[in-house]
Amino acid sequence: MSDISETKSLSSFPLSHGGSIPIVAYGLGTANYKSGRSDLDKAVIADTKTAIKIGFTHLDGAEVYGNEEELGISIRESGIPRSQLFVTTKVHKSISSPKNALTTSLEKLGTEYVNLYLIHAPFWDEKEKGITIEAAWQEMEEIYREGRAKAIGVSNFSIPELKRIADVAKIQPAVNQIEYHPYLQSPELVAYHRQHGILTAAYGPLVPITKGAPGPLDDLITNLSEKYSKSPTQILLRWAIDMGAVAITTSSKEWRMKEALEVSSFKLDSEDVENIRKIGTQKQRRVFWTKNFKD
Ligand SMILES: NC(=O)c1ccc[n+]([C@@H]2O[C@H](COP(=O)([O-])OP(=O)(O)OC[C@H]3O[C@@H](n4cnc5c(N)ncnc54)[C@H](O)[C@@H]3O)[C@@H](O)[C@H]2O)c1
Ligand SMILES: OCCc1c[nH]c2ccccc12
Repeated sequence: MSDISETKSLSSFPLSHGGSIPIVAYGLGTANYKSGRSDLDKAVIADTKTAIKIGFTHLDGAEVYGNEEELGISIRESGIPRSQLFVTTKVHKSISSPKNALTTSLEKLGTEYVNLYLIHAPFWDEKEKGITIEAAWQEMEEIYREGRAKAIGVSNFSIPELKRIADVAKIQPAVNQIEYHPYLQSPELVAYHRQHGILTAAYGPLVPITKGAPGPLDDLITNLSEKYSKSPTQILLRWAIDMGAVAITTSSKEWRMKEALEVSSFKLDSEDVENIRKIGTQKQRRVFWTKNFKD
């Protein structure tokens, strides 16, 4: 993770594969995903265009969210040059061939490259899909060499799975996107990231005030909200960033999108970051992929 003292007023973190990644992302995966429909989802396009219009430059998509076409349309109709946006997508269903999967994703997105391509999760049957984690990573490296992804990484990987990649990799993952918030701090995994130059990207950063509420942090978050004149949402997004992680959030409401973007303009004092960390350890809550993780 990046040095906590360096995050003040930074709007992006450096990536080990070059370039940088904006510290707040708009996600197309929880509120926005499209299931079993072939027509375009106009609401997703409208929301994503709003997100880009008000200032989100980092867009977090995935093959399985079913809305890469909508994301592509939103980008083109936003009028913001592609070069000013940071677009992520992920492979999961089509893990048998990440290279073919990316070809399809790029067609849907209507773009020649993604800024970040991720293996969405390590949870697949290697016999059934005909590919191991090691072989999938070697294809990801080819994608990086081709320039079709400016950076490559993983999501939902634990240390043993990261080690399987490290054992064969010529290019180490730039990012591991994980559920990360005060009630799921995974300290050993995050320390491994730091040691190996892997940036943590945090999804579910608001769990302590959404599915994880009520909890031991409730009073502290209220107090800090008063101290900084910032909303509980902003305190939690900023905590993830001040711990050195990219915060991935979402909403269809414009005022919530603005609230999220405003976190670039303040920073928590280090003792408040530490207090949230310490009190957060009193509760453990995983919201996503609960059937797959063994903990
Ligand atoms: N890689 C993965 O496996 C994976 C898994 C989950 C999510 N993601 C990505 O992360 C993105 C964001 O995920 P998330 O939905 O968990 O993010 P999040 O934790 O930021 O939660 C967002 C939700 O919280 C609501 N919210 C905001 N402030 C609130 C408040 N004060 N009280 C109550 N509700 C409030 C928002 O309206 C929105 O519905 C997804 O869209 C997706 O792109 C990735
Ligand atoms: O990445 C968010 C979690 C997730 C995994 N697979 C999905 C399919 C649709 C919507 C969300 C998800």
